[in-house]
Amino acid sequence: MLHQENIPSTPGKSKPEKSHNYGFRSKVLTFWSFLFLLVFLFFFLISPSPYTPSRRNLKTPSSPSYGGPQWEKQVRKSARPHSLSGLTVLVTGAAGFVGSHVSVSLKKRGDGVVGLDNFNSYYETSLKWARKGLLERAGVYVIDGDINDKSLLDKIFDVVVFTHVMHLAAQAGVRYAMLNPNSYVQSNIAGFVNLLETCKSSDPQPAIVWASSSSVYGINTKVPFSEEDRTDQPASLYAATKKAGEEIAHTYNHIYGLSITGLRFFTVYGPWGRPDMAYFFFTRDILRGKTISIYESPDKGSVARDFTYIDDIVKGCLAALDTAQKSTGSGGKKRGPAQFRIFNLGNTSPVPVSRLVSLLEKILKVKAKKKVSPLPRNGDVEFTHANISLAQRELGYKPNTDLETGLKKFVKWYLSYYSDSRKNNF
Ligand SMILES: O=C(O)[C@H]1O[C@H](OP(=O)(O)OP(=O)(O)OC[C@H]2O[C@@H](n3ccc(=O)[nH]c3=O)[C@H](O)[C@@H]2O)[C@H](O)[C@@H](O)[C@@H]1O
Repeated sequence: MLHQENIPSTPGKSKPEKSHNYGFRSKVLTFWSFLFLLVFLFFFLISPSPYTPSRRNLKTPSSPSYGGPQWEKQVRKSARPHSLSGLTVLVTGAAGFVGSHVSVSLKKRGDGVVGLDNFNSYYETSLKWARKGLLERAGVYVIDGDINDKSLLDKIFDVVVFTHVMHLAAQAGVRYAMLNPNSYVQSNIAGFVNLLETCKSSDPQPAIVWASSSSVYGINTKVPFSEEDRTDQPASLYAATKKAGEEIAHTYNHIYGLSITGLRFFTVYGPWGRPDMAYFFFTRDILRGKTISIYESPDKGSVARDFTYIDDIVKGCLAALDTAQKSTGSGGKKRGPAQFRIFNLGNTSPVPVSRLVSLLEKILKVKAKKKVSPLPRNGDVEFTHANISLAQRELGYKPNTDLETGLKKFVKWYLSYYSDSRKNNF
């Protein structure tokens, strides 16, 4: 029946009805298309441009957010040292914890500094942008870009002749490696190789100082850890990528004559620190009345770290830059053997995590809600302890901040930063 009703009995009869239906339908269609277009235009107009902060993390390494005479002028100005003997340093990871401190210290003593950072969202990006603000006030321009972006690196090296590269950009954190293993490979291996490729091809080649990690000692039990100890038993993918970085660095030193110094940092802490680290989120959780987990080793012993204060680390980084010899190659060719060094930068006095917590309770004047839990199998090692005699001898490195003094400075910064952040709506 239905079928029959839809078939016109005679062409003449059905024609006007059909044309009426089509006319009505096409009006409806035009109306909805117009409405759709309006809605589309509205969202297009109100959506932020690719370079506004809310889209920062969607940026791909190839986004051309750099270049142009104004950009080059800013980069050159930032790179200019204030004395004849001043260094010209590219600091990667400049908006990071160690990177921001090192950049400001270099600039303060008259070196030229250009920062590079991809502002990724591994932890709160507002903290990275706040550090960038700090750097800008100190006269350091930070380029928003990725070490995996080869054309960006080439461009930066075209604009500035760097005497040194302080490579601190990395995917940090031991435990996160189980959640996002690829980010470690991407930053700590692929990104590092990309940077070394640019450095080796440049003429003159810069000397490179970069951040390795105490985690390369892995499940080593011989204490204190010294640079000659074995580092072939990493306990986490993070450690494995840092160890790979050390081997890769050796290759570039060997083949291309790049002067390379690796620094094994031991649990660096302090103001402007990283919110993913235990001392930082313990402080936050204690203040919020949240329970914190204190890990213990399988034999019920306390897990311990050779916590090292940021100012001591910065002195070690600057000393490494100052004592770095020139690379011997140029334009991708080795002209002679070049310096290759690895140093521990620790504090030489391991502190159990339980002691870290009691110090925080004392400084914050708040009792922590705590539970003791077994060290999870997530890459954490039971303890770290640096032998720093090599760094002492070669770099004049001498840490002089004990954990209590350093934590007081951290807590002072933390309270002021987060009360200001709330005011400024961070
Ligand atoms: O020294 C290093 O090379 C490394 O130092 C830190 O790694 P880690 O020493 O594990 O620092 P935290 O994550 O802050 O942990 C400190 C201690 O607190 C313990 N912890 C952590 C988290 C937690 O909930 N409870 C707890 O007891 C850990 O097992 C560890 O013993 C950094 O996160 C790494 O990026 C760096 O390379």
